[in-house]
Amino acid sequence: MAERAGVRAVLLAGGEGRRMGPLGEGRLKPLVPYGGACRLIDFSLANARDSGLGEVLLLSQYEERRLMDDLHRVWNRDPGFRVHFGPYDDAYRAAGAGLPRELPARTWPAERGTADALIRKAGHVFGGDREQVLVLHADHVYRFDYRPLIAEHRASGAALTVAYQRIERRWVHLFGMVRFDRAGRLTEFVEKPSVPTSDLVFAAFCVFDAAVLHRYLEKLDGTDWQHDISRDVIPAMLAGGEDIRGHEVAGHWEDIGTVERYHRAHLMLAAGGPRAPLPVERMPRTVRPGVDRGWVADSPGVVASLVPADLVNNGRVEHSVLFPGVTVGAGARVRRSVLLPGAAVGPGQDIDSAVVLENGQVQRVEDPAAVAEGART
Ligand SMILES: Nc1ncnc2c1ncn2[C@@H]1O[C@H](COP(=O)(O)OP(=O)(O)O[C@H]2O[C@H](CO)[C@@H](O)[C@H](O)[C@H]2O)[C@@H](O)[C@H]1O
Repeated sequence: MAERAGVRAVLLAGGEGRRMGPLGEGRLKPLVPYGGACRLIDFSLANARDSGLGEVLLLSQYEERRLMDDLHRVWNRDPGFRVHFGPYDDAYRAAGAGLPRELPARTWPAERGTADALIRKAGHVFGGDREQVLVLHADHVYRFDYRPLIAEHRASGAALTVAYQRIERRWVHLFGMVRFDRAGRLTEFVEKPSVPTSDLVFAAFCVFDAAVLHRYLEKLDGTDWQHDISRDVIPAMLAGGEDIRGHEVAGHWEDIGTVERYHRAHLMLAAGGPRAPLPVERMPRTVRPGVDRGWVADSPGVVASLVPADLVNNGRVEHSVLFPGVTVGAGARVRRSVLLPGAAVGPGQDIDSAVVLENGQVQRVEDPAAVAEGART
């Protein structure tokens, strides 16, 4: 543990979920329920906790109060791990197990991007003489032990080590594209390239040498910049000749940016087997804790689906993921769909390729690739 005392883990959780349609409306993207068990933000938090990092600094500029109250209730009970709320942390500490009645007034300008969030809260990010800053995101589904990444970063002496993944070339334009030379040094970084020339993308989590990051942020702050780690900080470091290395993410890693990707990830989860290496069963149950879940492959009325133990099923469920508290009415049929906590499907209703929200609203998902994959199982 002592050897990792110098790492400040920072979680960027400013998401509004605008690209998720009704699924994102009125809800914070980091709190979107996932896999019948947890919320999107819980993956990075569970990874940090399980990597022995005792604390994660939360950076958020959107409905912070709601997010912090929720995370405090769920995550700050564990004595070995806590989410630090930056300028609001004292208020939460003073409230103990409860929630603070009032929070201190905001005294800093609104942050405009990932890099801006780091510099506006520099006191919290760089205070305490941290050697490294580990940057994490709140909308990525993956299980990952950060310890080998941090150890590799330290051993190489690099200024920055970026996690990357190999994906199909046709999707690279949605990400930050990376290229390395034979010695493993980053040679090119292009955010959302129009014509990708590599299959490798930045998985958005990375570990910086704290002093180098601070220096570049101070240099960029006040210039005509886009306030972004990928668009400004990494290119500036590359141009400045810094040693930047990569660490390949071997297991499943997914950016849940749109409802189509959300739906698709759930169909893979329902399919099980090697195509669904998403270990949600080891995730904390932060959605309706206390309700048992279970994989049900084939049972009366359920085919190849992840369904909760409290499911009331009077119809048929196929290739779907259902959260706790779901009711499926008599003669109803649910196929290739995700049903959020408490969703009710009426008698005789036919749901196909959709996300059904808590209030029963059906959001159809037009993603032929996902439908085809779901059908193959
Ligand atoms: N001020 C702030 N405070 C707290 N949180 C904030 C914030 N500003 C932004 N964030 C959060 O940081 C994340 C960054 O999202 P962006 O939409 O800027 O990048 P995108 O996900 O497209 O690409 C990024 O992620 C993909 C991988 O998914 C990379 O390949 C790519 O290079 C990278 O830019 C979002 O979750 C957002 O909510």
